[in-house]
Amino acid sequence: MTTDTSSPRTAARAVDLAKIYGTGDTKVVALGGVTVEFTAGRYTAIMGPSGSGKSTLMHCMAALDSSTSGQVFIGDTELSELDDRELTRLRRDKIGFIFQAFNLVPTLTARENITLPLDIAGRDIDKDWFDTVIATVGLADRLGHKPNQLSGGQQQRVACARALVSQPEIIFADEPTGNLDSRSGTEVLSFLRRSVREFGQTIVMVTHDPNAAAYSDRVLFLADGRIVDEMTDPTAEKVLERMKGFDAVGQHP
Ligand SMILES: Nc1ncnc2c1ncn2[C@@H]1O[C@H](COP(=O)(O)OP(=O)(O)OP(=O)(O)O)[C@@H](O)[C@H]1O
Repeated sequence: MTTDTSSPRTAARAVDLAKIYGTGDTKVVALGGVTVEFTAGRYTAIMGPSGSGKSTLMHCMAALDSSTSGQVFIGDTELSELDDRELTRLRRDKIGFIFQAFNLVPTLTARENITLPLDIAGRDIDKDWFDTVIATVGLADRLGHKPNQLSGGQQQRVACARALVSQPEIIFADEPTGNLDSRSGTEVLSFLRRSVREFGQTIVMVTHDPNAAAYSDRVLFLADGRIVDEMTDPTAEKVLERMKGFDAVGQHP
């Protein structure tokens, strides 16, 4: 392995990002000025109590929702400088998504689901890379199956392969193991970890599960729309301890 002495690249970042819903009495500050960087080739987990702003942060970063103020950069591109057509292209070309509910197209086979983003973009499929991704997720003998012929874990592995096959700048995963049993969840998390380690993929994952967060390189803790803490090289035990702190605050304000 060669040693890269240059400073690590930033795959995505937010500067003083705010998102406010409603006005007056119904005003909710979902994000209260978040500044954060996601280093390329690293796996970041976002945790925090329900309502702390995790999904809002991810949706604003992934260009699925607009912010009230502040800036989001994917690579060197600032999202607010793009029009709708450019935003669609950025989401398609630079960002991979993995959702809790898999979000596969039911009428398409696993193979067709995986190549769909590339087909829509009119991009060629790199066959070696496709085969590598399929071998990594262990789907070689399931490529002709439709989603309803696959288990939940297999469907989520199809979604992972779909996110990875276009080699996006960054993958955003929103509770990717939330609908899976623990064995399937472990498979998916191991695969995401491998894609960071072996392929240098950048991943940002929202999760409630300390065991899932332990697969990441860094955990960001959100509370009340702000980043209040972070932890590198997390273990499930350390994350659980930190989360208990939030519960205690919630119970004894
Ligand atoms: N469309 C909306 N309109 C009004 N308020 C909203 C909307 N979406 C989110 N919120 C509020 O913004 C805050 C942050 O919500 P968000 O979904 O980002 O939290 P979360 O940490 O992802 O929660 P959970 O863990 O329960 O999914 C919450 O107070 C929520 O009620």
